[in-house]
Amino acid sequence: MSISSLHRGYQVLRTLLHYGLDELLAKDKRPKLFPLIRGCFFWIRNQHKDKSAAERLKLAMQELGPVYIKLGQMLSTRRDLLDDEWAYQLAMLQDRVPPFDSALAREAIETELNASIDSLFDDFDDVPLASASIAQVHSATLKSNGKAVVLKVLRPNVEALILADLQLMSHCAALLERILGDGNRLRPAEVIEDYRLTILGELNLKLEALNAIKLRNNFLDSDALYVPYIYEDLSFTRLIVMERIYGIAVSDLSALKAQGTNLKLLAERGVELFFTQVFRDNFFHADMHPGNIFISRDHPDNPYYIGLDCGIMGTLTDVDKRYLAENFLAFFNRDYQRIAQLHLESGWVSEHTDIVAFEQAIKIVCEPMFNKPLAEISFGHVLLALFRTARQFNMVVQPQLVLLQKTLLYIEGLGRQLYPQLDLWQTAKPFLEQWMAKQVGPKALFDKFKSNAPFWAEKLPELPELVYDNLKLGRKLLGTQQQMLDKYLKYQHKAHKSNYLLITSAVFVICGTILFTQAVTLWASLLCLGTGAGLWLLGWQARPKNRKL
Ligand SMILES: Nc1ncnc2c1ncn2[C@@H]1O[C@H](COP(=O)(O)OP(=O)(O)OP(=O)(O)O)[C@@H](O)[C@H]1O
Repeated sequence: MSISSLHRGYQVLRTLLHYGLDELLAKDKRPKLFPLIRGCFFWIRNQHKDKSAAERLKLAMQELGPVYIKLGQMLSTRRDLLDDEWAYQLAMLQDRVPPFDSALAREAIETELNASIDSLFDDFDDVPLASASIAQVHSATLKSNGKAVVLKVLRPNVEALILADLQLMSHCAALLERILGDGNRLRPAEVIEDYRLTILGELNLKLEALNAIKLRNNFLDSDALYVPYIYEDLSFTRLIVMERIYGIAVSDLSALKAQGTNLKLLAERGVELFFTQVFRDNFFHADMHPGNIFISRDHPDNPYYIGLDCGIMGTLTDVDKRYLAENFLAFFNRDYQRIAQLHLESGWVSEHTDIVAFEQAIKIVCEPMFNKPLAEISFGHVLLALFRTARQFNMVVQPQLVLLQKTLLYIEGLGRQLYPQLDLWQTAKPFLEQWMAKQVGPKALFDKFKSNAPFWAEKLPELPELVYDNLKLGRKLLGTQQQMLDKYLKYQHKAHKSNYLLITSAVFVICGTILFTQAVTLWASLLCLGTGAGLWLLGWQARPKNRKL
């Protein structure tokens, strides 16, 4: 561990003790060295006894800075791991970071562009539009076409800071995992690994640019989502240049109402958008926090979403998608046996799972959800309940499924906030049913054939040759088999001959011995014994030597 890691470790420990978070570790779980470590920090006392533990954790993370704030925000969405009070407190963490010096921003931008800002842009604003933990956003006008753009640039040295914090977090998580032992619900190592992948993805702005281009292309003709144009040749690992948008923040409900936005349509479009991204495109925006979603200002009667920050995108395998859709449909049909079977078939839970017990457990958590009207049942909560149950049956929930569940929960929450009467089931059901119909039945078969058509078209001219080659190969194989059979028969024949001679020799030897003991003529006895020995020698010589065919 480097000096800077040790120093950071000291800062983290001091902050945790200052907020009395050592009390969270149950007395019987504390490592042996704990009293010694605590004694070294005897002057640090819990100054926040009046606050709940969840609130103290939030304050500690806020104090520890951006990397911990982001971790807290991510944790707040893991309702499968945290109780409501903890999730609620962590969700309140604000990623408000003071901007960094614009001279540094200019320097970083020019290094990436390998050109001066003034040669490419007019009106570069030194006061950032926004400043977050990882990047800072400045506005400007592109000289070449006069269009308003924004430049998103990574904070200087942010990678090193994040890597150092991640290293420390991994050590702590491993230690905590050992202390808590098997069967703990928090799974610190898994959470940190999940976080590591997420945050490292956000550090590569080129990847974010490519994701944004793909999402934009998927929704080019859409009434529901707009993704700003990316200037790909001006985008690099530490810089993105993109079209500037002027939407209303989705959390600004009063501004949306003031312009007369059709909130019902907007809420429904949100749910539709999610299902389109997951099931049609298999590419969904998985970082849907309010700072990344804006609403159009023009045509408030026909509003659309504007999506920013495509750093974290999710994809699912075809199998996962299929089982997901079937799970939802089975849930709304209250077919818990089918849900259990689906988990087994998809390999989400082991084939050795006690299916009856699993079905019962699913029923216990799902059935109470039907106490409220169908319209109010949240798909995100259904998934959450299923994952929680499946975890008890050792299902390791794949990170992409957790991303999906989190996004779904967020989208539904947003929809409800915009339009509290939103009927989730009516909005999502037709979509799922249509998708399922496309997956099974004759049309699906035809579609599959159609999608494989280019492959067959390519292979068709080679078909006669392929058939000929296969027949030739078949004959060759048959020939080889015939040779093996011949060898086997020869071997059997030799083995029989040898056995026959050995048995006959034994008969002669036995007869010779009997004649000798019965005092019959010596010559007869010796003849018998001699013939037996001769036959035995012949049999021994004739035995097959090589047992391999
Ligand atoms: N194309 C744009 N047009 C106008 N404003 C933008 C644009 N892109 C980003 N912004 C502003 O900058 C803010 C931060 O952008 P973005 O979310 O991409 O940065 P970030 O560093 O990834 O932040 P976080 O990690 O907190 O999501 C947005 O909330 C928005 O206010």
